[in-house]
Amino acid sequence: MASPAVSVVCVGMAGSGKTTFMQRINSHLHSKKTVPYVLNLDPAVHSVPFDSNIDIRDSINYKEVMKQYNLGPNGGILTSLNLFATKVDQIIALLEKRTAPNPENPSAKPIEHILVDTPGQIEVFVWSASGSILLETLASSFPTVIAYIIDTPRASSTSTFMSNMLYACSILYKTKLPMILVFNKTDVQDAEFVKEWMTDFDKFQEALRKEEESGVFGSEGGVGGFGAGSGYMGSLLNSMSLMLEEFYRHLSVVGVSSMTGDGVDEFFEAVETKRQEFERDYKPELERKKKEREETKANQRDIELGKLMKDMSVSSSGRRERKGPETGPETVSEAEDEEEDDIIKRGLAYGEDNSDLDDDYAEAAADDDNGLSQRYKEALAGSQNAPSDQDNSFTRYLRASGMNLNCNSASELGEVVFHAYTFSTAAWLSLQSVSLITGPSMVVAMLLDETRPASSMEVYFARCLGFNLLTIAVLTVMLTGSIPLTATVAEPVSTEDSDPKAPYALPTLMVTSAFHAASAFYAYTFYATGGQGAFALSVLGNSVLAAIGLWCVLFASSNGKISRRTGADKRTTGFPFANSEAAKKHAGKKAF
Ligand SMILES: Nc1nc2c(ncn2[C@@H]2O[C@H](COP(=O)(O)OP(=O)(O)OP(=O)(O)O)[C@@H](O)[C@H]2O)c(=O)[nH]1
Repeated sequence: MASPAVSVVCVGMAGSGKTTFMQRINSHLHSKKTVPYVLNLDPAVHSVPFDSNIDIRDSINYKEVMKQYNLGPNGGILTSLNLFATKVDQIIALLEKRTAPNPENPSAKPIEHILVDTPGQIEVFVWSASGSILLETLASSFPTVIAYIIDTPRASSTSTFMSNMLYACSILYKTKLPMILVFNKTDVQDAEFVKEWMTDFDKFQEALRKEEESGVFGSEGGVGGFGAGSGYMGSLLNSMSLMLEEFYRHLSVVGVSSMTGDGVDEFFEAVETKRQEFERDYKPELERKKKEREETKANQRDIELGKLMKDMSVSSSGRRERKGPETGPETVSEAEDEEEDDIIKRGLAYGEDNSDLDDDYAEAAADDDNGLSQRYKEALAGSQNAPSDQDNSFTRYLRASGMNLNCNSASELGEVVFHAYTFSTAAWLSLQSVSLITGPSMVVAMLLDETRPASSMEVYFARCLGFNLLTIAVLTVMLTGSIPLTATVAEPVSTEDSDPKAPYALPTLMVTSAFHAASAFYAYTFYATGGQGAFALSVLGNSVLAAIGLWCVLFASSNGKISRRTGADKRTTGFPFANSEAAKKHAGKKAF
């Protein structure tokens, strides 16, 4: 069987040359006809000089993340990585598919290398939860090697070299993955000196001494910074180099020039060595840890299940003693206990396999009293009749229970008022329209200040208005579904937005209510100035209808203010004066 692809994760400080190095090894592999699979995990990079198969930028817009979450550059990268980490399973599945031999084309060379470029902000990747998730998941599927890229010219002094080594050390212990130190930019400065420093302590001592003598660490009170010239820096570097000797032994060191391609072959040799090391040392350790985690999880599950079963048997036997089978719950807590039992039983019936229960608990489950199962069955039967979440609107609930002839009187009232309102609106408008259509001259004469016959234009407009009002009356009953539009609709409609039978019921209700309110106000202004009785009649009719309409919008629609689930009065959190504290509480409960 072909060995699985090795993934090479490039990390390094900003500007160390990760991207250029990625480009170099990518083109090197292409030239060897072993095409790699490339992942770019740097959401902030403007453009990458290589084609990546998976690019974080394809799914996450870093700038948008910064804007939406009000974050700075590092927070933006971190959040983008977090968002990307939620897709890790899909990414691994894709990688596994791509790196597996193609059964349709067995001669095709499977992918041998997965190259991963990471954000320049090294700590954001290495020390973040999402970075760990990505690395751990990758390592659980593929041999994974960390390539730590170091800018060689910038590591040429003993202090910057040591800083880099300490950073590499922290990454090694954080990721617990095999690591290759890639000393990049060897075209500018050869990396032989670092190899010497890492293998020969005396050479490092010598370099340190030279730097001290040449005043690199500054003179006392001079520019060298804290501890400069006091010998503190020298002795610190000295002891650290001694301490890190053990750490150096775990590393492969290569000098590379991403510009010229020098040392790339050596790098891939190191990758192969580290791959073998991963298989030999890291994989068994990873698997041991995985097994340990699974065992802990299984134990924890058994303990929790045990507790659950114990609670169940205790509570059911306790209740048997407390009350007879016929008696219902007497207190709220008793009712809650009963409900809990139902839930537990339901969970066992549908979700849990009893095979791995402790003997005691399995016995308890088998011995479970008939009363409980009876209640469970009853609860189930009840729940089948009860309206589902989807049907949980005021009017639907009303209808559902109405069909069982157990109509809730308050709900019934809502529906009755709703239909009464729509028909009254239609009747009120029709009444006005009939007088306008049949006796336009009379209506016009009634409204004129002077005594003269109505002009033909006035008659025409009065009749038109009559026809318009008649049209609105017909539309009102049709759009609210008070008269079914097709013979196939057997069920009455509700005022619910989602009710497909009358999607315009609620808007119609609102528009006509507003119309009545406006008409009432307008008629009132005329009545107040002219004192004509016809306007008083209009004020009365329109106000009554507007009030009923508003009542229907508030209490008889799916947006009704009485919570159907909790029975709580939502008027305290809604129209007209929102109670923000109650709303917050409500939202908080939802979040949990
Ligand atoms: N002379 C020389 N310059 C290099 C080499 N590798 C990279 N550079 C230069 O170093 C600079 C930074 O290189 P990048 O590849 O962008 O570095 P990076 O680590 O990806 O940078 P960030 O993504 O910002 O973290 C660029 O100007 C490169 O041209 C090299 O081997 N030799």
